[in-house]
Formats: sequence, structure tokens, C-alpha cells
Amino acid sequence: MKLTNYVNGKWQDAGNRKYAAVLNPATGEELAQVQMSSAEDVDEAAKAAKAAQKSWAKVPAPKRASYLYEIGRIMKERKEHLAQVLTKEMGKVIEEGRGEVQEGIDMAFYMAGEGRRLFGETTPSELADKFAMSIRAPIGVVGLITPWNFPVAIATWKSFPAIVAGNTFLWKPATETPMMAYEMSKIFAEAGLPDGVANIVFGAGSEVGTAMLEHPDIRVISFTGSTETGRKIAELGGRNLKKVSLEMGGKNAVIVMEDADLDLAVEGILWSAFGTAGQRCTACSRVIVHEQVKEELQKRLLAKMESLTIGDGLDESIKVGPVINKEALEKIHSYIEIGKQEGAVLLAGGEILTGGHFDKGNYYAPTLFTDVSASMRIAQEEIFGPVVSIIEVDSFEAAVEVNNGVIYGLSSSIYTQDINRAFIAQRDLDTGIVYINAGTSGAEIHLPFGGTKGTGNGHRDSGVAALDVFTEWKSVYVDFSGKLQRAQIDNEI
Ligand SMILES: NC(=O)c1ccc[n+]([C@@H]2O[C@H](COP(=O)([O-])OP(=O)(O)OC[C@H]3O[C@@H](n4cnc5c(N)ncnc54)[C@H](O)[C@@H]3O)[C@@H](O)[C@H]2O)c1
Repeated sequence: MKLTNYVNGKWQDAGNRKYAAVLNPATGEELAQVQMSSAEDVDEAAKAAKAAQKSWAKVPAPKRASYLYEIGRIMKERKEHLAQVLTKEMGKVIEEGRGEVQEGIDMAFYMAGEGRRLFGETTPSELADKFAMSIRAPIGVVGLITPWNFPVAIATWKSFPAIVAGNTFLWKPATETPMMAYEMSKIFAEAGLPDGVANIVFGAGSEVGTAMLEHPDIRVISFTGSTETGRKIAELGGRNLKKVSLEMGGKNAVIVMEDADLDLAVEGILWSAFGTAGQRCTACSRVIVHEQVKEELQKRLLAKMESLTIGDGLDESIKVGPVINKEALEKIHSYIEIGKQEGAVLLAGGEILTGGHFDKGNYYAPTLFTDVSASMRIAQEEIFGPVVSIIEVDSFEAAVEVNNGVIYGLSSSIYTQDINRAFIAQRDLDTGIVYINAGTSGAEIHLPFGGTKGTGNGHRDSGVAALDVFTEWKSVYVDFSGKLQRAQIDNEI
């Protein structure tokens, strides 16, 4: 199967193009071939998006929203199929695949509701017989660059607010996971979205992403991916005066205080650390635990880790799927040596799984380090795999300091029965998302999603906050006095 770009309501012909193989990380099987586009392909898509945007912006917002209702309806009807495709190309277990598709469905209906809101503001004018208001205006053509770990949800966080606000878009999915984007192109077409509103260009970040950042017609770049790539995008976007929204890496921690419900904490850690094989931006990779409960927590966590089943995520009994590719496997494994050399103690895992079906896929054993100090590389750098470090502290204040002592600021969590501590934690933990008595993952689509420091640049995906990325404020004055009225001059207050 050849996946080609979707531009101006059509799929490009498969003809004489460059392709890369899409592999199932669980089995190594080739699933499809994906087009590797050039700067010319980006130009063609940007031109189509620009031409379409003029008329799209004039479509009333509730009508634009009606397409989102239809997209949501089709996604719902096709949920199981989409989840299966997602699990095959990305590897997350099928239950999580279904959850991710549901997130996209929820986003469609939620953003469709915005079609009847998109609230602006009215305010009195300082002059008589004059009306003043500010409205959210669409920006134009927006560029979306997304990672492989959430092949569909993140794209819906970006494209649906862009659509309802009156923009058209060009989406570059990750090369590892283009099949969900291809599925979405079919849904956009079936929902009757006018040609040129949604455009998908496949290819390498270095080529397609760079061409998007340099294209004069693309006014916004909304990016989710690693902090390393985000930095490059910020630099190039800055030079080209793009509005750039960055959602990047994380080094998220669960804090377990001495008064915590330990079984609940263990469940939260298991889900946050080993769900999606640790490849979530919100994955828990540090457990900051009070010295009084460290041994007990460690014991219970190790016992539960033994029950984790590892394998192909299409099998409903599997809890931990593969990691995305061999490169990721090697990167994760390199941290085991780093951790040991720094003096951390390996309690479980620390190996690439081999033998039988493991040989065909990319499987890493759920891994637990203890006696980790906050400054070690394994406690500072994003490993992006099923590896957790236990860091002991002697107070709540020390826990907060350790939590905040990394370059990232996406998600954090604390388990405690003390209501005052919970409220202090939500104030003092320097992350964009804070959970009390729940793990570090589990965002809901109607709240803003994003982080502080090295995780973001102040923008947010999801929630109404996403509209801030895809709209510009326009101030409108209507003078019905029939005479020249000069602000600051013709009025004395
Ligand atoms: N904060 C969040 O919302 C969030 C959500 C999911 C994932 N992430 C992060 O994403 C990372 C994992 O995803 P990944 O490995 O796909 O990240 P990545 O940075 O390697 O790639 C992300 C996207 O950027 C593109 N890209 C790569 N180089 C580029 C360049 N020079 N110019 C333009 N585009 C370029 C890629 O092709 C891909 O589409 C992790 O760091 C994870 O924490 C963050």
C-alpha cells in the first residue's frame, strides 16, 4: 500500500515518487510505503491551502463546525478500525489505541461546539456614538508538525481548532506513523470538507518541516515533539517571523508522601510509567518518595511490575507493547549503563527482550532503578521508554525541589492524604499539569495541555486555550456619530 499526500481534496498519484517503509514495531512487518515529499510538494499544498482559506474564512463558524460534527461521527463509527491501525503502526496496546481515537472523537465534538461560541469581547468606547469590540480572527494557513507517539490525538488537538476558527492547514505527520494521517484524510474527504482546507504532506522533518518553516504563506507552526527539534523550529520560525507553538519533552515525576495510599500510588505509577511503554510525553520516569515509605513502595511496585505482560498490543491481554524502533531500543538501553555508572541500583529490567516473538519486534523490559540522586542523568534526561528512577527525599519541600529541578515542566503528581499539602503542591509544582492522587498521564481534552520551561513556549494545545494559537485578536471600532472623533484628543474624561 502506498500512502501519498492529500492536497486540495485529492491524493497525489503514486507514480514516480520517493517512499519509505512503515514498519509494525511489534512484528517488524512492513505495513505500507509512505511518500517522502520535497519542498515543491509543500509549496503545492501551501498554495492550495491559501486559495481555500479565503472562502473558508467566510463560511459561518457554526457551518464550519458542522464538518467537525461529521468528522467526529465518522471517527466514532470507525473507532475499532482506527484503533487497530493505530496499534499496528505505533505499537501502543489496543485499549490505549481505542482511548486515543476516543480523544480525537471528543475533540471533534468539543471544538464543533466552539463554532457557536468563539467568543470575542465588547467594551465601551471612550467616545460617544462609537462601538468597540475585539474578535477572534483566523490567521490563514497553519502548519502542523506532529510526533509518532500520539499519531491521531495530537493532530486533532491542533487541526480541529484551526478548522473551526477559519484557518486551513498543512499537516506533516511523523514518518513512523503516517497511516493514521492517511485514515484521517479519507475521513476529511468523506465528511465533505471543502478542497484545500485539510492538506497532508508526508516526509522527513528535515526536508518537509524545514520547507514549512520557510514557506511565506504558512503563518503559524504548531509543533509537538522533542525539545531538541523544538529548539530548531523556534530558531528557524523566529527568523521567518512565524507564530510558533511548541509542545515538547517531559521528565515527569510522581511524588509519594509518607501519608499516601501506597496501593493507589503503585497503580498510578504503573499506568503512567509503563503505559505506552513509557513513550508518552507525560510518562512518569521519576518517583520521588518519602524515606519512611520508600522500601514498602519499592516492594509493592516490584511485585506489580512482575504482572505486566509484554508483547504485541493487538493481543488484549498485553499491558506493555513495543517501543517505536530499533534506534529507540538502543537509546533506552544506553541509559542503563549510564545509570549504573552513576551509582544507581538496577532493581528490575534493564534489558532488550529477545527470543521467540521478541526477536521480530522492539521490546524493552520494564525497568526500575533505585537509589537515584536528583542530579544523575537518568533523573534529568528524557529517556522515552519504560524506565523509572526512584529518588528518596526526607520532606515535602525537598520533593517539590527535586520535582522542579529539571529542564522540563510538563506534568507532575503527588499522592498524599493531606489537603493542605495537595493545595500547596498544585501551587508550587512548576509544571503545566498537576495531578493530586493520580498518575502523571490522563489529560482531558477540554483542559489546556502543555508545559513550562523546556517543555513549551507558553502556548497550549487542547481546551479553549488552543484557539489562542489559531486566532489573532482583531479590534473593531464602529463610529456612528457622523463626525470625526479623535481618541485621546476629542474626549476629556
Ligand atoms: N508536550 C507534548 O504535548 C508532547 C506530546 C507528545 C510527544 N511529545 C514529545 O515528542 C517526543 C517524541 O516524538 P518524536 O520522536 O516524533 O519527536 P521529534 O522531535 O523527533 O519529531 C516530531 C516531529 O517533528 C518533525 N521534525 C524532525 N526534525 C524536524 C526539523 N528539523 N524541522 C521540522 N520538523 C522536524 C518530525 O518529522 C516529526 O514529525 C518526545 O520528546 C515527547 O516528550 C511532547
